[in-house]
Amino acid sequence: MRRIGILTAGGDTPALNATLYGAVTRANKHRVEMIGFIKGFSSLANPRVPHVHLNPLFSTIPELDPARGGTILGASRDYVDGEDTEAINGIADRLKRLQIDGLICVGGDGTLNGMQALSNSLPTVLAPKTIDNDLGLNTPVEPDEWVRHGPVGGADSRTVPAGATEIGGHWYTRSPSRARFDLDQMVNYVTPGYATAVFVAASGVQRIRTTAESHRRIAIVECMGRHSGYIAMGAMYGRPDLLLVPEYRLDIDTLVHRVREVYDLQKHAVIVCGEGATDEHGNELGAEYGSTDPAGNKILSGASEALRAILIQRLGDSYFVDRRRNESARAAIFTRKIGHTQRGGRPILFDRFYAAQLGGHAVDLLLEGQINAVAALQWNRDRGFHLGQVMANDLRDRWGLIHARQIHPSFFDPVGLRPSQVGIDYLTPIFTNALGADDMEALLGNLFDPASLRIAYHSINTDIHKRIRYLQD
Ligand SMILES: Nc1ncnc2c1ncn2[C@@H]1O[C@H](COP(=O)(O)OP(=O)(O)O)[C@@H](O)[C@H]1O
Ligand SMILES: O=P(O)(O)OC[C@H]1O[C@](O)(COP(=O)(O)O)[C@@H](O)[C@@H]1O
Repeated sequence: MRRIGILTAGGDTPALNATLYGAVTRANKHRVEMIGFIKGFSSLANPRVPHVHLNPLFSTIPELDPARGGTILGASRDYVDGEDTEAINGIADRLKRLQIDGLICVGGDGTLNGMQALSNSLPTVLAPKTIDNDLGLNTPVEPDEWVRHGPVGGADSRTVPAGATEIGGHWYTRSPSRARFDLDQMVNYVTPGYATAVFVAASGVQRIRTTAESHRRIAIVECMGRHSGYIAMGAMYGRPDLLLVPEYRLDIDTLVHRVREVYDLQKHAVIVCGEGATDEHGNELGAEYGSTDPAGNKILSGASEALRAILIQRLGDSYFVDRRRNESARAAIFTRKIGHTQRGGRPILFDRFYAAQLGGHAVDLLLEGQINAVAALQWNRDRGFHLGQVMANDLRDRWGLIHARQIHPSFFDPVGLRPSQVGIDYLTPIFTNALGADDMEALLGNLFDPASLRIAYHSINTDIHKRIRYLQD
């Protein structure tokens, strides 16, 4: 291979530039050209294919800094329909004219679905990214456990179990797993982007605690993650009192009971919830405001406001008045979303290091002749973290779909509303040395630099724009 293309798709994460950097560094070593496509799949769908040569003369362009958050290539959720043969043929033709011998897509489960359509036209490899940590498998046989019902609106719609996921016009549910769960067997143990998101979420929880504690309030802090509770679970490092994850339906009585216990003891409480948390029937608490994005992902309005309404109603003003709080339930219970700060800024050491490794590994897989593979970050008790690979098909169910990974049931204690010991065992290897001394030094050196007050922000987009080239007609 002499020329490889690379793109970043889906939501941005802090570790994307590190992945690009790892890929380009490895390509330099093998004297392979790297072409970066602008804004994910949208570049390929564009007849002019805006792109950037990332390693002229096999040296990495200086704009590509592995410690810079986001992606210098830009990202998007633009959809390329795999069933649209004309569109796919058009992309294949353009890639051929650009002499692209292989394509690396940096992305999550959606990107892998998008990549599938192109994998018949040229060799493709996915380098994983996502803050949600939902790309992977709890057990290697998990894809076989999916059951398809439907179609949506069809005759058997009424018998579809609550909590079923709708994808591409069908309902899907998972049958109870018969596989023995073992952390060593997880496929793609963790994905770059997750550790930094948890760092931000846990820090946010710590800071919100102060207000709840001082003002005797109940704080509900909402983390991203769609239908996966990984970020919320990681936010337990910020030591909230209670955790609600989308994987477990809300048991209102247990929640109210635990909130009362905590509040009565310490005069305040901090609850962390994943944005996709569900009610007792398995319906998303925030779903009534939901709509869809081009890839079919639900945009979740979030669970925290719904939880607040439930607690206001169940505790009532009298609960706070009786405890001489001088505040109504409405004033005493507040919500905060960690929001996009989870996705932004400088990646912490764990993400930088492994993102770069996975980017390099993706290049190696293409050069080895893999044609539809996923570079994976594996972990086991003997070796710790190490690089691996899976075939894209290993992640697909029998209908060809990739489903977002959710936290394994054994990770959560639904009575204590906190991670179980297995959940703690899962998190520990990721986070024990996840922060580097240089992360702290970067903060010390940069944040209060007086120059920041004098000099306007200079966007990397301005520099990259000067490097963008187009496919000539
Ligand atoms: N089934 C699909 N077919 C084709 N493209 C898809 C499909 N699902 C997602 N995509 C595309 O993949 C990209 C990334 O998907 P998205 O779900 O936004 O993020 P992620 O890869 O992080 O899950 C988007 O450009 C989206 O349009
Ligand atoms: O940035 P947007 O488009 O508002 O999307 C928000 C969603 O993107 C995420 O941050 C990341 O999702 P992806 O990994 O699928 O891109 C989710 O946690 C969140 O629900």
